[in-house]
Amino acid sequence: MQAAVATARSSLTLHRTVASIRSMRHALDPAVKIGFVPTMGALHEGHLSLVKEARARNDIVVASIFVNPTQFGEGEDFEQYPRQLEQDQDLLADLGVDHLFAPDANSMYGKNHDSFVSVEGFEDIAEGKARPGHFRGVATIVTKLFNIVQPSNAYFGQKDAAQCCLIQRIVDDLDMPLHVNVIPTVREPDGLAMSSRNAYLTTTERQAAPVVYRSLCAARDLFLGLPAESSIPAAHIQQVVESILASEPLVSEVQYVAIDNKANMRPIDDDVHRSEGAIISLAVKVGSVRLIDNIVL
Ligand SMILES: Nc1ncnc2c1ncn2[C@@H]1O[C@H](COP(=O)(O)OP(=O)(O)OP(=O)(O)O)[C@@H](O)[C@H]1O
Ligand SMILES: CC(C)(CO)[C@@H](O)C(=O)[O-]
Ligand code: BAL
Repeated sequence: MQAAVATARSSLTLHRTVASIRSMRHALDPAVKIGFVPTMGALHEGHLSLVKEARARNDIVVASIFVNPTQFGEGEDFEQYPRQLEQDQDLLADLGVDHLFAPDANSMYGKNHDSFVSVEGFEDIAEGKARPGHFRGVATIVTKLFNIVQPSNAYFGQKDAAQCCLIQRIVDDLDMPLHVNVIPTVREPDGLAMSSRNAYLTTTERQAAPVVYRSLCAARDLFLGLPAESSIPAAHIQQVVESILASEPLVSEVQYVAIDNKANMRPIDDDVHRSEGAIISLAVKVGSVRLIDNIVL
């Protein structure tokens, strides 16, 4: 058992510095297709579904693990965020990942780091307002990672819907030569979206947490039951979600329930047309744990 783990891990090369991953990258033939999966580690089946997709469609797979300080706000969980590099390395090696880039904060943000990437409008959408500065941090680190790894394909989870939209904008606006692939959200059997932060939930909070997805499914079912040419006020959809969340006493805060345009995550203020659809996204606290999720209508 031990030997098998060691053998599997030995096929994965760990890079701790930008120089190291760069020299690997530069030694490759330009025709080699590189699939890249950026993460913050504490890997679960959600992350692994991105890795499997990357493995199936590319010659070389690179994953990164970096808990990026610039995307965490004051009072958020940067210090607490789970870190388990050895265990993550084994999981990635078992799936045939070739290279893991796991730099420390110093390698990514030296003393004189003054350049940041900011995408207009993203501070005004629901997740941007709830986490001021978050998308600037994500845009900056993802741009840096793309510049370092220079992938052909990058893989992100639909669970972070606004993040996917942000990254597609950067790639389009800044003419980056890569394809962004969005992979469906992987859920626990009771519907809870997998997240590294689920580990913070107590047993009773974990039992209550599926209410998040249940509330989204109820709104989706209502929407799908409408006649084909009809529409429904966005506020009505919002109320359905909020009333189900309110029925669970362990939901301590609803930060937002947003009904947005699927293509650009801008709010739909009036009616949602059955033929056009929308995306419902939310952020709630179950106890003190912040969870996000979304569903596409
Ligand atoms: N349940 C999931 N299904 C599919 N992809 C996921 C899932 N959870 C996370 N991802 C994707 O994995 C990548 C890395 O995410 P990240 O490391 O932030 O994990 P996480 O579990 O979402 O953590 P957290 O929600 O606590 O920030 C992102 O592209 C994210 O969208
Ligand atoms: C894309 C990402 C790895 C950037 O730090 C992070 O936001 C995440 O894990 O979703
Ligand atoms: N998956 C988004 C990373 C974060 O919560 O900061």
